[in-house]
Amino acid sequence: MKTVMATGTFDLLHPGHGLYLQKAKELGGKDAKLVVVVARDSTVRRKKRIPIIGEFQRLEMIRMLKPVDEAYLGHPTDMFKIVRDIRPDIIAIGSDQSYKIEDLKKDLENQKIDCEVERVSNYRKAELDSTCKIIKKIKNSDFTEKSLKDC
Ligand SMILES: Cc1cc2nc3c(=O)[nH]c(=O)nc-3n(C[C@H](O)[C@H](O)[C@H](O)COP(=O)(O)O)c2cc1C
Ligand SMILES: Nc1ncnc2c1ncn2[C@@H]1O[C@H](COP(=O)(O)OP(=O)(O)OP(=O)(O)O)[C@@H](O)[C@H]1O
Repeated sequence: MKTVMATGTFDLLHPGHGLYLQKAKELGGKDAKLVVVVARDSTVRRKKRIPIIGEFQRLEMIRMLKPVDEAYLGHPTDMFKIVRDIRPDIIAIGSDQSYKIEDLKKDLENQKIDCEVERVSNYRKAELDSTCKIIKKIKNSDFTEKSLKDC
């Protein structure tokens, strides 16, 4: 049984996240185990923006998704600590994640971690296919008093 590790922020979940997790698990073949590493708030602040949903609620949601067998918060500073703990056979990089596969392989080699790195090629295109687009839509929406009444 192969263990596949998937990573990401997963702030404001959308079906693209589900597709990535589904396809990541498929990389491990039949009976694969999918372990997801959810980025820490501190990492997201450093790399992207202030997350809307905090790390514990993002983790809670990921644990509820069908393809996910296990999920953990990452380390605040050492991204290889969790890789050593999980000992995956494959790390699945999403189609729009900026990591360069060859660089990551070299880093893992330097850390003496024996593991494959593969990119998931599937991307779900839609009006709201990223967290960023959801945030922009809310920001630019002309909400009437009526639509906000119960919020
Ligand atoms: C192999 C690997 C290990 C990672 N480990 C951690 C970690 O321990 N802690 C963390 O906060 N982020 C970790 N990350 C980074 C985040 O999961 C995420 O990639 C980063 O915040 C950028 O967000 P995005 O990939 O969703 O665009 C890791 C990423 C990779 C590829
Ligand atoms: N539409 C999509 N189709 C397939 N995979 C996706 C899609 N959106 C995100 N992913 C993958 O899901 C994982 C987590 O992504 P992340 O949480 O950064 O989502 P995002 O919606 O792209 O966020 P942002 O808009 O802030 O970049 C990454 O591996 C990413 O490649």
